[in-house]
This record gives sequence, C-alpha cells and structure tokens, in this order.
Amino acid sequence: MAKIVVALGGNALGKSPKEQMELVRNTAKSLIGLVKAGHKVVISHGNGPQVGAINLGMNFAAEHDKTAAFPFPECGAMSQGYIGYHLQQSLQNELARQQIDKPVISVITQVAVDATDKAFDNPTKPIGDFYSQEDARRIEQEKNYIFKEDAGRGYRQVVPSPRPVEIIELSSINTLIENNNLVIASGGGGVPVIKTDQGLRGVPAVIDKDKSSALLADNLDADQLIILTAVDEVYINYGKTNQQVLKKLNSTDADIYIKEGQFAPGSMLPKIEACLNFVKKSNMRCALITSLNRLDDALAGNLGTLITQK
Ligand SMILES: Nc1ncnc2c1ncn2[C@@H]1O[C@H](COP(=O)(O)OP(=O)(O)O)[C@@H](O)[C@H]1O
Ligand SMILES: NC(=O)OP(=O)(O)O
Repeated sequence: MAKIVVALGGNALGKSPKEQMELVRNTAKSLIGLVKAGHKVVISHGNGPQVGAINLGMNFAAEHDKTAAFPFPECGAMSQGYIGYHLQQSLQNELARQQIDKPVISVITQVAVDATDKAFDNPTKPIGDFYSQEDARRIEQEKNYIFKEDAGRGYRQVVPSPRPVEIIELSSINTLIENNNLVIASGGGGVPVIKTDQGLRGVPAVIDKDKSSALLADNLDADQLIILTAVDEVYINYGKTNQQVLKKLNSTDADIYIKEGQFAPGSMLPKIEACLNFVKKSNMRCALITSLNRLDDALAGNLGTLITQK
C-alpha cells in the first residue's frame, strides 16, 4: 500500500463548469481505482484558468453593478471551493456506485509564503484565458494587468507566484487521511498567506500547484507524486518534428534537459522541478507525469513519464 498525492492541472480541467465536471467525473473512476487497490490517495489541483475567470467576473460585477470588490485571495479561496465541489461530488458518486464506504472532504488550505519573496516583484504565473497579443496589449493599457506569452499558446494575465513555505492546515489534513478520509487539499497551490504580527493575511498571488503538491507530498511522507495534465508524456524537443518522448527520467538527465531549456517555464518546467524536489529526498520515491484522461493506462505502465532519483 502506498501513499500517493495526485495533482490535477488547472488547464487540464477544461474551460467551463460543464467541461470540468465531465473531466473530473472521468478522473474520479481512476482515482477510486487507486483507493480500491488499497492506496492512501490525497488529491490536489491547480486553479490558473478558474481563479482568472472568477477574478474577471468579480471585477466586472464591481465595475458594472457596483457590488463589493472581491480581493484576489478571496477569489483563490472561491476557486478551491468550486473545484473542490466538483471533485468531492464526483468522488462521492463513484464511491457510492462501487458501494465503497469512504468519506470525501475538501480542506480549504492556506499556504504560507515569504512576504519578501522576490516573486512579488516579477509576476510569472499565468491565470485566466488565452488572448491574442493585440488584445493582451489593449487590456494591459485599460486595466493595468500584466500579460505574458504562455508556452506558445497565447497571451495570459500573469500574477506573482511565491514559493510555498508552509501548509497551514497540514495537521488537519494528516488527521483526516489517517482517519480514512479521501482528502482534497492545497487546491490552486493553496491560498497564499503571509504571517504578520496580527496573524495570517492573504496576499494577491497564485502559488504553483506543482510546487505546493510536492511540498504536501513531502510533508505527508508520500511514496508517489502523480501530476495529471493535458499531455500523456513529457518530451524533449516538444512540439518540433524531432520531439522524443521521455518514458523514464532520472534526476541527472533531468538537470541536463533543464539547462537545455527543454521544459517550458510556467508549464512543464515547474512540474519537472516539483517532481525532482520530491524524488531527490529519497530513492524510494517516484513521480509520474501523465494526462488527466489516461491515468489508468499510465498506472498500467503503458504511458506517462516516470521520474526517479537514479
Ligand atoms: N517538454 C514538454 N513536454 C510536454 N509538454 C510540454 C513540454 N513543454 C511544455 N509543455 C506544455 O505544458 C503543458 C502542461 O502545462 P500546463 O498547461 O501549465 O499544466 P496544467 O495542466 O498544470 O495547468 C502541456 O499541455 C504542454 O502544452
Ligand atoms: N495554481 C496553479 O498552479 O494552477 P495551474 O495548475 O492551473 O497552473
């Protein structure tokens, strides 16, 4: 029996509640397969597109209908609730269908970051939808947002992405897991908070969920980290005619490929770095990157990129 943290990518969760629900329902079947096999499963997820959409909607309502403005950390917390709700319901329905008695719970998770993290001065985390360069430049002028090109897929708004330092609700998460709960935690990388003399305070940023998931997996002393995204496998020369799939990747080769710039910053690079951070601490650990809808095939060893220390 292994303890496995499974992280679902925000971009891989589709563009609408309908799409997300369908994708999550499908993934729930594989996740319950892991539970049935006797593994302790903990689920985390991204929120880039979702927190961007929520923030856009809230800003629009405040501008046009004069509703109260919703600060960015509150939007992050809403994205945890929205995605957690879909995951929770899909997992509960699948457990009921298979007549398995197991409680499912989403934990609103805050993750402490360093208030002096240099990431606050250099926004890098893409959120929301993709825009053309022309539209991105126009919105930048109108709204004072910052847009950057996202891994060849178009322009997206970017916000600061500080490094996760401490999972505030870790002890509750651990207790819930040890008491047979199927736990969803650290959604969207966690709501970023800083520690002040007055206590915890939310900050406008999005923590990379791959980094937070690796921290969660490490803190829980998990055996495996699985990152589910939109591609079946990791490649070198990705998107070029000579692209080559990486079935297995050890930390030595990964460091070389990182130096060569094989993994796009803001998309595949944080996943590889998170997996390396996790596996480098123990040669008993492994990490797997594969697609959200092919998890069963990946678990059967037919696809996916397996990352190990040696
Ligand atoms: N070397 C690579 N191999 C595979 N995919 C890559 C690579 N470099 C960049 N990518 C891109 O990274 C994307 C996954 O990152 P992203 O969309 O940010 O993930 P998430 O599902 O966590 O939101 C893939 O869909 C793919 O387009
Ligand atoms: N928070 C976060 O990393 O989200 P994505 O997986 O959507 O990038």
